[in-house]
Amino acid sequence: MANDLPPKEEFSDWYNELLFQAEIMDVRYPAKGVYVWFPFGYDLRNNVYDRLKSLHDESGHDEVDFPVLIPEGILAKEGEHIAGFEDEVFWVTHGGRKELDERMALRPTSETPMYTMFDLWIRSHTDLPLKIYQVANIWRSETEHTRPLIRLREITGFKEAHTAHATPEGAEEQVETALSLYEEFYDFLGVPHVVTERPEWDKFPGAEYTYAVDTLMPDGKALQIGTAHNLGQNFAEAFDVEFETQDGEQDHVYQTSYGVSERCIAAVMGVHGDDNGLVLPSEVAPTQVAVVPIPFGDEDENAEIMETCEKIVDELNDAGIRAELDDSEDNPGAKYYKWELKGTPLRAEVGPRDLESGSAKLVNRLGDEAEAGFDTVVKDVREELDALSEEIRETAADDLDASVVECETYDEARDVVDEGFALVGWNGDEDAGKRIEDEVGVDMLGEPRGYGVGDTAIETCIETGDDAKKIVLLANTY
Ligand SMILES: Nc1ncnc2c1ncn2[C@@H]1O[C@H](COS(=O)(=O)NC(=O)[C@@H](N)CS)[C@@H](O)[C@H]1O
Ligand SMILES: [Mg+2]
Repeated sequence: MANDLPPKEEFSDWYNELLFQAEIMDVRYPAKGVYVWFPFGYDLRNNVYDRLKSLHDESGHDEVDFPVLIPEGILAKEGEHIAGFEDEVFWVTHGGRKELDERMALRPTSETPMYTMFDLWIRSHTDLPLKIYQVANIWRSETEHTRPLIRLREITGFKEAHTAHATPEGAEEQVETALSLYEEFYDFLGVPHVVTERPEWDKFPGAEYTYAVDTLMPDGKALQIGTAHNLGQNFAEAFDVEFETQDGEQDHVYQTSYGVSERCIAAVMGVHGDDNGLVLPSEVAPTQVAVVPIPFGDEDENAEIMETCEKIVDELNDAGIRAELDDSEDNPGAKYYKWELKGTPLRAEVGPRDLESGSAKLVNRLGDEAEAGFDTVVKDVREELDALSEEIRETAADDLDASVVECETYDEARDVVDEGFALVGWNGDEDAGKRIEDEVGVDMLGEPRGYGVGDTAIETCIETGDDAKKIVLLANTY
């Protein structure tokens, strides 16, 4: 049964069709940029977010839940912040028929409600460092083209972490911790990524500096899948968040915030998916093993086949592996298509020949075959599940590495950014930087962490011909 998904290279159609056919999100909700999770999609989302949350729990963050409604006076307290969000905020103006005397924003992010309370919570250096996070809905009336999971007006899985420290070094270290946490999270998802320092003109409103995590989607566009901001004392001064230092002085706290949204799910879909549908890292697949009986024997054999399949499912589930018996009436081919569409990492088939050989045939989502002895099925299946995750992680990493190309001329850069990331020299001057973006018609992601001028053959600024002070990545972006 040929699947009726468009080929992946028609990425936009493939992505939209897959969201619906694999039952990830239902885009038929009658509001722009607001979508509904299907149960399967929500199961996948929860497996992914369980990991994101446990990484925060394991690194000393406390989980909280702050109010959605932000009185206008609170939202407007930090100048750059309100300037950056005033075009994006949804307002609540009435309670019933009665107009509110102060309108309230639906939170676009939670710096302002949180730091209102930090002022009451933090008195002394002994209250620091304070590290909290929440996974909540936020709202941004994005004017650009909305896309499910990618550019939403209601973001349903906004993981935002906020920290306060007694010293600037504390905040700097926390940004590094945030980036390591994102590194670990995206390695877990097998999603390769680059980390860059966003240029001055593209920082988070109110931040001293912003680091971003970007991955490359199959249409050659970069998707920003996480950000970490050093907020310095900007918000602490606006919200009067002071503390008594060890030597009895008063000082304002040094803060960070860092966020991930359900774009992480879009990244897993886009990076790993193929023409047959989702390809999921085993660790997050809602069903990890589909056990499929092949009843091509006689009455007794078929009964034994079904019994064997049920036993395998029970053993796998008892071992914590999410296995499902597919005893539907569909023919095997239709079953395979359905499980492939949903990215199920492994299929275990049991037919008459397998009864004789005492082992089930394993076929992973990429089509590679293996055997699982009936009495070693848990071990064999676990090995195959891990092998699949490793294989898709490596394939994706190789693809991303190959997509970063050093460019000396604008023409080269224009070609490269159709598929990937152009690396160019820049003299660090803001006007020249903006001309580079205009000349290539893309965004400057910023300086990649881990390598700079001297690590590449690039010596001059692509715009001015001066010596390059920085090398920066350029890309088309969502
Ligand atoms: N409209 C949107 N739809 C989906 N994801 C989004 C949207 N806007 C931002 N994001 C994601 O949310 C992440 C964090 O958003 S942010 O604006 O960069 N940073 C903050 O809001 C800070 N308060 C840190 S939580 C971004 O890196 C991006 O991956
Ligand atoms: Mg105070």
